[in-house]
Amino acid sequence: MKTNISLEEAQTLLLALAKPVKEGYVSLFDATGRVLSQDIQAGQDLPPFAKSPLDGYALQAKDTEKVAQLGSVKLSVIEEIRAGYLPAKKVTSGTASKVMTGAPVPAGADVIIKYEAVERNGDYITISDILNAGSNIIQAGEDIKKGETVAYKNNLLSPSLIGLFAGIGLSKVPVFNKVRVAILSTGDELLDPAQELQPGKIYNSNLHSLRALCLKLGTEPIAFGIVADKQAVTAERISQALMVSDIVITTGGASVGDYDVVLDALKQMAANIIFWKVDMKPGSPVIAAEKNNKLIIALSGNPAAALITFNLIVVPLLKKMMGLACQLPLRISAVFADNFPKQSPQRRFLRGRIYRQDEKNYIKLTGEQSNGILKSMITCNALIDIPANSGPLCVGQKVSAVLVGNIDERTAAVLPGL
Ligand SMILES: Nc1nc2c(c(=O)[nH]1)N[C@H]1C(S)=C(S)[C@@H](COP(=O)(O)OP(=O)(O)OC[C@H]3O[C@@H](n4cnc5c(N)ncnc54)[C@H](O)[C@@H]3O)O[C@H]1N2
Ligand code: MOO
Repeated sequence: MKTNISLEEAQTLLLALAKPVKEGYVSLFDATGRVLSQDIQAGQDLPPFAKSPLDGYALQAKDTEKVAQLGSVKLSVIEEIRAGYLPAKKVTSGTASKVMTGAPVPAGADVIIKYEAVERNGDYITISDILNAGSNIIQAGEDIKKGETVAYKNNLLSPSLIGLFAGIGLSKVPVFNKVRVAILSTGDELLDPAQELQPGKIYNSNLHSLRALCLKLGTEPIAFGIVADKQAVTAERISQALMVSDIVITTGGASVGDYDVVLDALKQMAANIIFWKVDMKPGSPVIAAEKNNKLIIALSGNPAAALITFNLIVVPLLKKMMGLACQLPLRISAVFADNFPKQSPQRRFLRGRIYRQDEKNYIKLTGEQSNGILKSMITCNALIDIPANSGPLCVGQKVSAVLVGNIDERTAAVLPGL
């Protein structure tokens, strides 16, 4: 078992072990946020036929050449074509068909002129412009050609991609299954928020914050309840969780205390312990283990430490299991717009908020930084990575941060205390 390894080594070790989950098909209605498990080729052109981009008249461009000598030409209107209906007649020299936006271009016509550019009198139109063949026609396959690869395995299904699939008539999409994440909270002190608070007890916040993160990521969290600080019971619950999930996450009991039983419970289960403790603060007591080709990650019970290590260690793993190609969080450099007076003998992640001002990235601390403080996670969108053996940080210093949320130009102005 490795111990006190760097965050990067922990990420690399686990990403090498994590495998994408099995594949299936979902309807477009359920595809948002899922990940493609195969490349997709278009089975048809988009649009499937040449169509009009305008409400106007379809005609032959060569008929308008006479405008040069005559000043205008007169054409007879032979039919009206609406979107969704086929033309009945062929456009020949001297004729035009009225077309609505989205209507198929009738055979024989090679140009469309908009209503506003013609004069209509009874069954005739008068045109005073010389038109070029091919203009104002949306050709079949202009957007997508039949056989073209429109999306690739490991692509996240975005709203626009889902719309495009609908456009080419794809109603079922090959995707990786949802990753089932069992979340187990260890600790004799824990109660569910629906229970009445008892002396010496606290509410289980980790289950709810981690479950919410799993949902946001597009995985399927399974709330596996609270387990007492007893080795045998913990081992049994983890084993049960493994049977119904793809990965098990526990919080609490991962450190060196007399009732921190998770490491021993994993040993009792004969799980292969990959590492214990990552060289960072907060969240150092992380245990990673493997059993039956499934990973078990035990995080610190401290609410902020659990969230930070979940973001830095578990989220990349889940992304790999979901089938996503990019797993590690984005790093960004910013100007520190705050003061942090403490020394950092150990590598430290500070909760901050990156914001944009005058086309530069700035970052401020989001509040109190101790490992149990959850409040400063609420507005945190980036974790400032302070190397080991750093001194105090002051305003204007350049820092590197790991993005865990979105950057907003207006954040500094709208968040109280920032
Ligand atoms: N002698 C030492 N003691 C501790 C060390 C150390 O190195 N030597 N490390 C400290 C650090 S750092 C951390 S972090 C904690 C981590 O301990 P555990 O992972 O065993 O977590 P617990 O002790 O079970 O819980 C820590 C803290 O968080 C509360 N908690 C636990 N679960 C939840 C939950 N689901 N929801 C809300 N809050 C929870 C728990 O009551 C404790 O207050 O160890 C230090 N000790
Ligand atoms: O691992 Mo603890 O949360 O570092 O402080």
